[in-house]
Amino acid sequence: MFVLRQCLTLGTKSSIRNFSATTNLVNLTINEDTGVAIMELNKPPVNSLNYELLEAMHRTLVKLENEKCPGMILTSSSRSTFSAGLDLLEMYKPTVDKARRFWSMLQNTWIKLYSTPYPTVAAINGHSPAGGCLLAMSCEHRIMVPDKMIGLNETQLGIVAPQWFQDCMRNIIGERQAEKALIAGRMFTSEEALKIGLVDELATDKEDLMQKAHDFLDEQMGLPPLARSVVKVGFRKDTLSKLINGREADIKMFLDNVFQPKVQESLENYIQMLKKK
Ligand SMILES: CCCCC/C=C\CCCC/C=C/C(=O)SCCNC(=O)CCNC(=O)[C@H](O)C(C)(C)COP(=O)(O)OP(=O)(O)OC[C@H]1O[C@@H](n2cnc3c(N)ncnc32)[C@H](O)[C@@H]1OP(=O)(O)O
Repeated sequence: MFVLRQCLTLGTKSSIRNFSATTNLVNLTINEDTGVAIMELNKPPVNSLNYELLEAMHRTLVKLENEKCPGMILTSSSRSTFSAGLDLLEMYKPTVDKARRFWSMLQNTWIKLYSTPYPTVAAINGHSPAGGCLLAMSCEHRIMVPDKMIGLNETQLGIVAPQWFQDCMRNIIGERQAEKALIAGRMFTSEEALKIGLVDELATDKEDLMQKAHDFLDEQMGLPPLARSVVKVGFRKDTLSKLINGREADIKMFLDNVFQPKVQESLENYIQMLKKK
C-alpha cells in the first residue's frame, strides 16, 4: 500500500513522506511494507532543474540515505517530460553568486544521486535532454516509455557537456558510442536509446514502467546490501573522485563559460525559441 503524507518537518521513516512541504517540488512516496521510495519530480511544466528543485532533490536524497532506504525510483509528474535539464533561466544573466550557488547545488545533488548505496532506477516517462539525461544516467537502471527523446544535446546548443556528464555517458554506452553521441549532441528516440544501451528496457505505458521499476528493485533488494553497494561505489569511484577533487575547477569552468557574451546570446535565442514554440 502506498501512502503519501504531507509534512512540515523532517522526522522518522514512518511519519515523513513529503520533504518539500513549502514548494512540493519533489513528491516522495514510500511503500510502508517494502520501504521502496518513489521520488517524483514535480516542477511543472517540464521539471527544469533550478536551484530550488535541485536543493529539494538533494535534501530528499540525504534523508533517504539516513533512513537506510532499500531502493528508490526516480520519475516525473509531467506527462511529456522526465526533466528538461538545467533551468536555462538560472544561467541567463545571473549574478556570479547566483551562478556559483546553482552549480554547486547541481554538483551536490549529482554526487548524492550517483553514489547512493541503495539501488536506484529511473522510470523515464518523458523527454530527457541534457541535465535530464544526466539524472537518468546517474541511476543504476533506466526504463523508458516509447516515442520520447533522451540524450546529451549540449553541443547542439553551442555549449559543452561538463566532463562528469560525459563520463556518465561513457560509463554506460562505452567510449565509441559516447564520443559520437557527445560530438553531435545527439538526442535518441527511446527505441534508439535501447539499442545502444543508454536505457535498459522500454515500457508500454506508465503502469508498465512502474511495474518494471519495482521488478528491478525487488531483484536488487534480494542481494546482500553491503556487498552490492561496495561493488557499485567501486565502479563509480573514479568518476565521482574526479568531480569531488575538482569541484572548484568545475565551478570555475562553468562561471568562465556562462558569462561569455556568445553563450548569453545563445541562451537568449534558445529561451525565445522555446517560448515561441
Ligand atoms: C545553455 C547555456 C549554458 C551555458 C553554460 C555553459 C556551460 C555549462 C554546461 C551546461 C550544461 C547544460 C545542461 C543543460 O541541461 S542545458 C538545458 C538543455 N535543455 C534542453 O535543451 C531542453 C529544452 N526544452 C525542450 O526541448 C522542450 O521544452 C521539452 C523538454 C522537449 C518539452 O517540450 P514541451 O512539452 O513541448 O514543452 P515546451 O517546449 O512548450 O516548454 C514548456 C515551457 O517550459 C520552458 N522550458 C523548457 N525547457 C526549459 C529549460 N531547460 N529551462 C527553462 N525553461 C524551459 C519553455 O520555455 C516553456 O515555457 P513557457 O511555458 O513560458 O513558454
